[in-house]
Parts: sequence; structure tokens; C-alpha cells
Amino acid sequence: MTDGEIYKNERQRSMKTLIIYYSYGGNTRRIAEMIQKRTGGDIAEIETVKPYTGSYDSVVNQGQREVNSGYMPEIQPLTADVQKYDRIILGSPVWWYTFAPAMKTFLNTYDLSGKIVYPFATNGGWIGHTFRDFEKECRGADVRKGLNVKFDEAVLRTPEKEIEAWIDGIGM
Ligand SMILES: Cc1cc2nc3c(=O)[nH]c(=O)nc-3n(C[C@H](O)[C@H](O)[C@H](O)COP(=O)(O)O)c2cc1C
Repeated sequence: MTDGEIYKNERQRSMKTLIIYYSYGGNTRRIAEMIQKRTGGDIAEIETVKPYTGSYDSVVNQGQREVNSGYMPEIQPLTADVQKYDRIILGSPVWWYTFAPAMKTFLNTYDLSGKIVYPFATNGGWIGHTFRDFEKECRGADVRKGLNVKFDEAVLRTPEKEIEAWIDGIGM
């Protein structure tokens, strides 16, 4: 290894990483916890002040209205101090081809400039413009290649090996 490579590795190891996720049905939480187990990073959940209630179909319809209008639901204050971390792993379900409105609120409330961001999105196979939107909304951050995690309802379809390879690429 060259001195430059050693320096880079050391720097990467000393960086502090926070996993931040929103999950309505539990799929994104499952992946966030998988990442947390493998990396030992800290973890924080984005929660809306007013929970989504009613049937799945009514939430799907409400989500469509919210995404189309750019609505940002109020969220609880995050339990972690984002400013203490150099790297942020951001997870959201895909809602109508982008991240969930609660993630939009988060990105418009917290400043991620100067940080390295690794996004992941769970979805049923229609990711749309989710990763482009992460790049746009994480203003001033260095947004790295995202991970697309496919589920059929609660059944994980993306091979765990693929998820693990992405996590290992973060280099913690
Ligand atoms: C409001 C709503 C909109 C959704 N829109 C999409 C979509 O555009 N594309 C897609 O592939 N899946 C879509 N889904 C499915 C979810 O992205 C998928 O089930 C995800 O894994 C759920 O994550 P969670 O359990 O963490 O909430 C939608 C689900 C909901 C509730």
C-alpha cells in the first residue's frame, strides 16, 4: 500500500457514520438494521408527528397526493445529532417513484452539506427518479452510488450478497 492509500484507509475508518431511515411498513427498517449490524454505525429513525393510518390502499392514495403536491409532513426531532457525523446512510421506501414525503421533510430540515451520503431505497420494482432526487435534495453533499432493494410486499427479492457488497463498499 502507498502512503496515500494508508492515509485514505485510516481516514475512512475514523469517520463517524450515522444510518438514518424512514419506514412505513418495516422493509426499510429491516435493511437499515442489517446495515447497522454489519457496520456498527449509529442509527436513527425518521418518524412523522402524525402517523399514517387506514388501509394500505388509502395510504398509497394519500402518498400519491402528498408526492404530487410536494407536501412535507411534520417529523419528530431526530434522536441523533447529524452534525457529529461525516457519513450518512439514508434509507427510504419509494413512494410514487421518489423517496417518501417524510424523507423530503428531513432533507429540507437538516443540513447535510459537506457530508458523504450513501442512499438506499426499498421498493416493489419501480424506483423511478429516487436516486436523482436524493442527489438534488442533499444539497452540498457528496452523494455516492445508491442501493436499490427490491421487495415483493415483505419478501426481500434483492440477494443479501448484493446488499452486503454495497455495505462493504462504504469501507467502514
Ligand atoms: C404510498 C406508497 C407508494 C409506493 N410507491 C411505489 C413506487 O412508486 N414504486 C415501487 O416500486 N414501490 C412503491 N411502493 C412500495 C414500497 O416502496 C415498498 O413496499 C417498500 O419496500 C416499503 O418500505 P417500508 O416497509 O419501509 O415502508 C409504494 C408504497 C406506498 C405505501
